[in-house]
This record gives sequence, structure tokens and C-alpha cells, in this order.
Amino acid sequence: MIDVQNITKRYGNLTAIDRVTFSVAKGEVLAFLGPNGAGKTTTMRILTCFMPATEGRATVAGFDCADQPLDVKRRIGYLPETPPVYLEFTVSEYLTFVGRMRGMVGKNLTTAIDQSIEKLALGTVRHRLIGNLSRGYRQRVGLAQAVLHDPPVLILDEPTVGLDPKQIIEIRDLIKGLAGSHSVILSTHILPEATAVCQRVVIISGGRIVAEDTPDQLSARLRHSEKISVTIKTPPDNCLAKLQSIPGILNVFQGQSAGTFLLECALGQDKRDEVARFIIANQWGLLELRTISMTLEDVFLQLTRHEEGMTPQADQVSELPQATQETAS
Ligand SMILES: Nc1ncnc2c1ncn2[C@@H]1O[C@H](COP(=O)(O)OP(=O)(O)OP(=O)(O)O)[C@@H](O)[C@H]1O
Repeated sequence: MIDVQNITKRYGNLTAIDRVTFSVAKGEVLAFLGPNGAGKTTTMRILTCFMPATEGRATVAGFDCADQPLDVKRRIGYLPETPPVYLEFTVSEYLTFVGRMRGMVGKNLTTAIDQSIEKLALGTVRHRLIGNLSRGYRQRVGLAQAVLHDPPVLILDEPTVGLDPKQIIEIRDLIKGLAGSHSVILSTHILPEATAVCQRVVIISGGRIVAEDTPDQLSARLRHSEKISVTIKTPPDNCLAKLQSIPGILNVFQGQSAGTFLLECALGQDKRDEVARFIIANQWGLLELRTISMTLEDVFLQLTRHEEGMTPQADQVSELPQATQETAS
């Protein structure tokens, strides 16, 4: 549904994005992650036909973003970081205005407005001035204008920035509800959001794509060993060495809290059973035992660590150093 092939954008001497390539399938929700200045907004602006790429080609539903902007815009709903609402309109007036701008009239327009108001749960505020609404409701109105013409593609730039935790959950649920019927690109730097809402993640750093995969696959690709966290009630003297004597345990580290230890074993090996038996046999009191998986945050930090210098490439990720974030807390 969205196909981006080797797009580069230069602002004078600055290369904001460099040969960016990715695609989004029909009905898929894709997270577009990157630190500040990575090139997310530049990519969104090219996809929404706000400006052309210097090189490369981007298409939406088969239409070229540079050569067929009207065809592309008809098929896209766009929510910029700041919702493009007019504060002096009521919700209903604003959606009518947006619908007319999109060429909708009569029954089609009223039905579309009713549907988007229902989808975004705006019924109770439809006759209120947007200027009097909370930020969360304004964001919903922004989303309502994006889905009004029922576009197959939605591009959402940081849709939960500045919202309170309850509003964040509501907006994320709304976005999840759009999956399947819409292809969505969600630009964000909030990692739990990407895990919660998206099936696939593209990470951009320094203007280049450094990874593209599911959150689970990304962490699997960057993992170099298995890690187990154990918490022991009465650890003996020299506990580290004793735990390290368990066959298959390569390294043992002290965790952040008292009695917690981090055990490392080879990739693909599960030593939880052996560790549990060992601690129980020694009667040290096993309070907790669990594997530690790499979070998307660890993955992101590894892949964007070189932002200021050499940017790692997608095919080099397995060579990168291990995450430094793992603790037993
Ligand atoms: N109009 C412009 N003229 C010159 N440089 C620009 C322009 N727009 C963006 N840039 C630069 O291009 C790079 C990418 O910016 P972009 O806004 O796309 O990043 P971003 O990932 O959206 O960042 P943020 O999360 O901070 O919005 C940055 O170095 C930025 O300073």
C-alpha cells in the first residue's frame, strides 16, 4: 500500500534522509521510530506530498507522491503532530468544513461525519467549540478529520504527545481499532507505544534506516546470550561463584537489589530448571526466577547509539555491542 524506494532529501548541504526504503502492507500498522532529527517528519512530508524527495520514489496505493499528488492525497488521512483544527469552529462545523474541502457533499458528507464522530467517540462534544476542548479531545478531532474520507492510508505524526495517560490509552486503542481496515504509519519516539500498537517497526537514525522488523524479531536479532534473573532469600557467602558453578552458566552478575543475581548462558539454552534445582537443593530460598528479554528500548538504544558518528546499517546489527540496560530489577 505504501512503497518507499531509496528516497533522499537534501536541504542545501544537509542530507536529512539518505536512501530510505521501506513498505507498509494493506491493513498493517507500522511504527516509524527515531530520535529527534532522525528524519521522520521529512519522510512523512514526502509521503503526504508536502514536498518532493531529492531522489528516489515513494508511492501510495500505486500513485507516485511526486507526480500524482492529488491521487495520493485522496487516499491519505494525515494527522500532523499539532492537530490542524480551527479553535473557533464546533467539532461538527470543522468536520463539515474538512469534508467539503475533500469534495464531499449532501448525504455522503453527513454520513461520513456521523461515522467519524462515532468512531472517535466525539458524540458528547460534537456541538462544542474546539477551542474549549481538552488536548485529548482536540487530538481525537484531528484523528476524526484524518479518517473522515475513509482513506486506506493513515499517517500519524506523534499522535499521543502531550496527552495524559488515560488519553494515551484511548488514542492507542483507537489506532489499534483502525488496523486491518487501514494501513497506518505511526511516527513516534515512545517505544512502549510502538510495541503496544504496531506489528512492525522501522528505525531511522541519522537519516538512514537501521532496522526493519517485528519488535520480537528485532530483539532476537540483537540478543547475544540468554539471561536469567534470580532473587534469593538468604544468599550464601561467595554466591556469585557458587551460581557460576552450575553447568552451562557462563557469567553471573550482582543485580540492583539485595539477593538478586543475573545469570548469563549461551544463546538458545534454557537453564532455568537447573538453576531452580540448585538453589532449592542448597536451601537458599528461591523468591523469584525469570528470563530477561531485550526490550524495544534496548534495541533502539543499540541501533541509534552511533547517531553522531558512523550510522550502523541494517545488515550490521548482529555485530553491535550488547545492551547495557539489562538489570535484574
Ligand atoms: N526545512 C528544513 N531546512 C533545513 N533543514 C531541515 C529542514 N527540515 C528539517 N531539517 C533538518 O533535517 C533533519 C531531519 O529533520 P526531521 O524534522 O525530519 O527529523 P525528525 O526525525 O522528524 O525529528 P523530530 O522528532 O525532532 O521532529 C534535521 O537535521 C533537521 O534539522
